[in-house]
Amino acid sequence: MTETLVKTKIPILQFDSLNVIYNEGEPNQVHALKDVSGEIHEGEFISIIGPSGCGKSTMLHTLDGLLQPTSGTIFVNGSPVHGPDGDRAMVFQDFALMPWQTVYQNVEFGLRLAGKKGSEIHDKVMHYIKLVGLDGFEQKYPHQLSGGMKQRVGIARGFAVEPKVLLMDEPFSAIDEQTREIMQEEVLKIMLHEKKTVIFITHSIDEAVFLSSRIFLMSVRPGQIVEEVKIDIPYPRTLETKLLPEYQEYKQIIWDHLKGEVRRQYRRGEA
Ligand SMILES: Nc1ncnc2c1ncn2[C@@H]1O[C@H](COP(=O)(O)OP(=O)(O)OP(=O)(O)O)[C@@H](O)[C@H]1O
Repeated sequence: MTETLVKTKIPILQFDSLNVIYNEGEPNQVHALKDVSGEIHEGEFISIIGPSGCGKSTMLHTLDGLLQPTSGTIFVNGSPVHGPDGDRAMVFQDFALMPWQTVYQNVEFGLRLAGKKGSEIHDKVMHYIKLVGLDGFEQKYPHQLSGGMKQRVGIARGFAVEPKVLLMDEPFSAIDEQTREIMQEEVLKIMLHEKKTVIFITHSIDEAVFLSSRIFLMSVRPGQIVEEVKIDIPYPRTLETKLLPEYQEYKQIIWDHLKGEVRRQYRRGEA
């Protein structure tokens, strides 16, 4: 593990016995998260992997503060929090762009909210637009962009506010394979150089092993973290990392877990 991943004493994010029950007490009640606890330290890259519908997005939204848990507590730097703040920013699966605003305005939005002004805003907006390969598209509107480009705007917007913790819900799912690999490397670069902490949902085992310092494996619903797998491969990682025997072993561990959980889902008639 590199120096940036050396653990500090107080976790940047800690969550204790989180439960999320949708429509509690109603016939359509769904127990989405059950007694989920964990600690995330500065500089970690955490991926969450689990079968479809197990509560991954619910967990991310809860950790961001967008969703209030039915019970349990979230701590940022040791203090309990009860809603969103500037320390955590979310990159959504469905982009969540404002269609009436240009690429530039979408990326600048969070910075204005944070009270930033003038050239500081401009420099940051342009830096992150360039980083995701969208320079030249600043004045375009979302409807003029492909799905992959829209997703890159969403990623630039998340990065631009420079949060301590970036929460990403399948951020690369709409991006073509080539851009996806570039974005994976870019996210890792940012994480290592700027000591960012990332929590990341993906359905791709390969992506999770490539990016993560630790992977949370979730059970079928009600979602629980049933195992944490530390990926002990040093950063920076390159395409050659994928040729290491341990890389393949990690992939097999994750795959065996997922297969087991999906089988459980089938047996319960939910898949
Ligand atoms: N607002 C809501 N109201 C009621 N039920 C919900 C709500 N949001 C999610 N659910 C249910 O909670 C469970 C967990 O959903 P969630 O989206 O967190 O799972 P997920 O693991 O992210 O799914 P996927 O892998 O398909 O993206 C699912 O059964 C889902 O139908």
